[in-house]
Amino acid sequence: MMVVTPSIVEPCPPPVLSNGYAIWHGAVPRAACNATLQAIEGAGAVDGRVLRRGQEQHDAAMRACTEHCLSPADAAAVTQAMRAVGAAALTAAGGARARLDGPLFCRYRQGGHFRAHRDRSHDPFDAATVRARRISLVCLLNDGDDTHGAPCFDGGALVLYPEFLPVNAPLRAGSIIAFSSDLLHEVRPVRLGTRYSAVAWLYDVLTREESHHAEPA
Ligand SMILES: O=C(O)CCC(=O)C(=O)O
Ligand SMILES: [Fe+2]
Repeated sequence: MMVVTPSIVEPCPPPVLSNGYAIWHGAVPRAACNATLQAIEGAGAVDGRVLRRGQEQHDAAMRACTEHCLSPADAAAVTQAMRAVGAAALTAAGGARARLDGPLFCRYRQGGHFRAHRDRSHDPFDAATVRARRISLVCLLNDGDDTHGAPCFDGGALVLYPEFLPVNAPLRAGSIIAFSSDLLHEVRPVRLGTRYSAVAWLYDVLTREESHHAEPA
């Protein structure tokens, strides 16, 4: 079995998720990004969905992209990098026990977007894992630069909305951003080309005692 060791170019994470987010550049090498987006192209696609009252729905006005299921081998490079970054982000955020949900691989073609939303749900109808999301992780797999042989795109910025000023996340191919799952964010429409990304979420795992106390009386 192929073992992929993620190279984290900035191994020392910021001590806190400043402004609610932190970015690790070069978390996935460009060659691995290219191989992953080729695997996305070769994998089956379903229209991106949004969760409403426990139901997954297709709503192209809200989210226009496709989701792709990769084999564990094809997903390995991104999965391992997300685990490593997720562990560092969790420590920085002061979290203790969490599990990783994902990654989910997404393709945004021209016009593709995901309107402003929060990844964590507070709706009791939604799955417990979505209500317990603590940290969102996004790995960008390509960018505006085609000199490395990858397809490039224009537009498609990931914009975060912390309390005051919106932030245009300065991501490059292979960057992983970690941010609070309660933070409002959006993917702006792709103007040209195709944007590839992977998303995953760290969700809180309650201890036996905590889940006992969380049970309704
Ligand atoms: O691809 C991205 O930059 C983020 C996508 C996103 O916000 C999501 O899938 O929840
Ligand atoms: Fe999101």
